[in-house]
Amino acid sequence: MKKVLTIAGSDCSGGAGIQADLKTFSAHGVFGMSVIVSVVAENTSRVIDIQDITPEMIEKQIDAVFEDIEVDAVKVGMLSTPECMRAVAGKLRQYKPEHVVIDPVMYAKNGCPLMDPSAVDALIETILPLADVLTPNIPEAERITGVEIRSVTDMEAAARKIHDMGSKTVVVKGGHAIGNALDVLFDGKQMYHFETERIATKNTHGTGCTFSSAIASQLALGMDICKAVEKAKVYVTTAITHSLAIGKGCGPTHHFYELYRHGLPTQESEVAECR
Ligand SMILES: Nc1ncnc2c1ncn2[C@@H]1O[C@H](COP(=O)(O)OP(=O)(O)OP(=O)(O)O)[C@@H](O)[C@H]1O
Ligand SMILES: Cc1ncc(COP(=O)(O)O)c(N)n1
Repeated sequence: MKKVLTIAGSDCSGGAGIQADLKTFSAHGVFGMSVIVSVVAENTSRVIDIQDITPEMIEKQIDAVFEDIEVDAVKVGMLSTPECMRAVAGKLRQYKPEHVVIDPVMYAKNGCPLMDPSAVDALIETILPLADVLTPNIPEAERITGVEIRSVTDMEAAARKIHDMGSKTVVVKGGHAIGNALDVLFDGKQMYHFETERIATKNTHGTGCTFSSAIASQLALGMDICKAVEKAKVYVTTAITHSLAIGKGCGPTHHFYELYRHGLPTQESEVAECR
């Protein structure tokens, strides 16, 4: 069985973070493991408080996994401070996992910050160059590049710029745009578009976590990056189509194993053909 590790924050309400990652791993039939970087007291409406785990404890968790188990892919999510980033980066450089997918989480869907704004420089210096796939949403891509994104051409320019900053492949996600849900992938050579109709729902808590974990799962299962992103896009679209009206705010995506297994996206995905 393929084994996939998430290094991220815990969302006690179950929709995002470690919890969404582990549900996504299970739906893909891979064995999920988790290193908790921050404990977040949050729900579908708000973030109440964040308690970071110490860098030493983050490192010990990563050691505990890697000294014992062969890891096929790693997904990195919320890293709230430069200290957390340096701890995770050091261990990724030490263990050199084959596939590293990084979701540079900065804010929750409800706008609450999950990363210290002063940590952007550390993110760029220590974390970005470790990504085989970096998956910023539009506001995150703007913060990383310092360039405003108003069009698909701007998304492509941001993807190129982030690639130049050291991430091997970049997917700028269009969940925050208007119109179709269009994601742009740049692998240093070619630009790909992955597009579906926008699903009219407010229940999109955890979409970014779901998407990046699905990419990591597909890489562990042997897909190349373009195919992994194509399949992850179908998975997240399905998970949003069947999202749940749980809680008072933005409800979570749904990870129903049978939906994935039998490939029942009710939305036809218009995903670009990969090589
Ligand atoms: N309403 C929607 N309909 C269809 N696809 C969507 C919708 N919202 C987001 N997506 C897709 O979900 C994936 C995640 O994108 P999004 O931009 O929402 O990530 P994110 O903002 O990082 O998520 P999170 O809020 O969990 O951090 C992308 O593939 C995006 O196109
Ligand atoms: C621990 C944690 N990690 C990531 C997110 C982002 O997901 P979303 O923006 O959908 O709330 C989150 N809310 N909580």
